[in-house]
Amino acid sequence: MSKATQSGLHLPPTHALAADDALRAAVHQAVADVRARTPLAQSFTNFVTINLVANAQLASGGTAAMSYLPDDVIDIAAMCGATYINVGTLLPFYKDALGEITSALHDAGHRWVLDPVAAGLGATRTAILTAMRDVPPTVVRANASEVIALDALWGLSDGEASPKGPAGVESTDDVDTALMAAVRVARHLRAADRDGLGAVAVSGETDLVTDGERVFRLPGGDATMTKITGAGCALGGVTATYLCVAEPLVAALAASLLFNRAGERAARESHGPGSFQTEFLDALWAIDADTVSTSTVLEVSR
Ligand SMILES: Nc1ncnc2c1ncn2[C@@H]1O[C@H](COP(=O)(O)OP(=O)(O)OP(=O)(O)O)[C@@H](O)[C@H]1O
Ligand SMILES: Cc1ncsc1CCO
Ligand SMILES: [Mg+2]
Repeated sequence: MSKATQSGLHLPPTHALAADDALRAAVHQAVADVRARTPLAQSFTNFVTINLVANAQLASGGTAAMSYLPDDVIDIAAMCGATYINVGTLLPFYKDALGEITSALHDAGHRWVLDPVAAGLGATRTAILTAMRDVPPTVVRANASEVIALDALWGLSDGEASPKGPAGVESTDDVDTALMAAVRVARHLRAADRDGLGAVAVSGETDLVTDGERVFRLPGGDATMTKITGAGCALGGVTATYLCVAEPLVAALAASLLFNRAGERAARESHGPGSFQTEFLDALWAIDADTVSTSTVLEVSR
C-alpha cells in the first residue's frame, strides 16, 4: 500500500472477495452461532446511546449487561465472551476505572472491543486512550478520525494526526484516508494479543476492516445511520457480540456487513430518523446469515 493512499490521493485497487473464500463461511457461521447461542457481551459505554447498544445486541441475537463499576466489569468478564468499552461520555473517575478494567482484561486474556469516541479531544480522554496502548483491545471499532487519532496517540504513525482534527464524536475524515492508520493499529493489537489476533473496523460511507494484513472495503448502509445517535456505538456492541463466537477479523466483518444490510432495509421501511431507529432494530433481527455472508466485499489488492 502506497504512502499516497494515506493522504487520500488514490483509492486502492480492489477485487471482489470470492464466493468460496473461507471468510464468507466463517461470517455465516458467526451470524448463525450468535442466534443459536445467545452470547453475553458486556459493555462499559457512554450514557447517550447505552440503550441502543443493548437493544442492537439483543436484536442481533446476543444479550447485554452494562456496568461502570470496575469490580462488576472484571467479574462479569470472567463469565462473558467479550466486552465493549466506549469512552464517549467520560466522568473524572473513569480515568482510574478504565485503567483498572483494561489492565485486568489484558491480564486475563479477555477479548474486548474499544470504541475510542472523540479520540484526540481533551486531556483526560487522551490520557485514558494513551494508557490503553500497552493493554490494548482485541478489536478497535471507530470512525476514520478516531482511528487516525488513535494511531497518532499510540505513536505508531510518526506523529501524523488528522489534518482536520477531531470534531466531537463525528468524523471529519474519509474512511480511505485512515487505511494505513488502521493497518498499523491492527498490527499493534495483534502484536500484543496472546493468540496474535486482532482487527480494526473503520466505519463511514464505505466501511474498512483489516487484520493488519488483509484489507476489506464494505460498501452500503445508508446515510440515515448518521442521523440517529449511536449507530457506531451499536456497531461496536454487536462486534463484541460476534467476538464471543468468532475470531476478531470475522467478528468485525460480520457486524459491519449486518449493519450495512440492516441500514439499507431500514431506509426502505422508514420515514425519518425516528422510525429509522425502530426499523433498524427490526432489520437487525430480520437479516439472515445468508444475506450477511453473501454481501459485496471488496478486498484491497496487494
Ligand atoms: N454516509 C453513509 N452511508 C452509508 N452508511 C453509513 C454512512 N455513514 C455511516 N454509515 C454507517 O453507519 C454506521 C455507523 O458509522 P459512523 O461512522 O456514523 O459511526 P460513528 O461516527 O462512530 O457513530 P456514533 O458515534 O454516532 O455512534 C456504520 O454501520 C456505517 O457503515
Ligand atoms: C453524542 C455523543 N456524545 C458523547 S458519546 C455520543 C454518542 C455518539 O458517539
Ligand atoms: Mg462513534
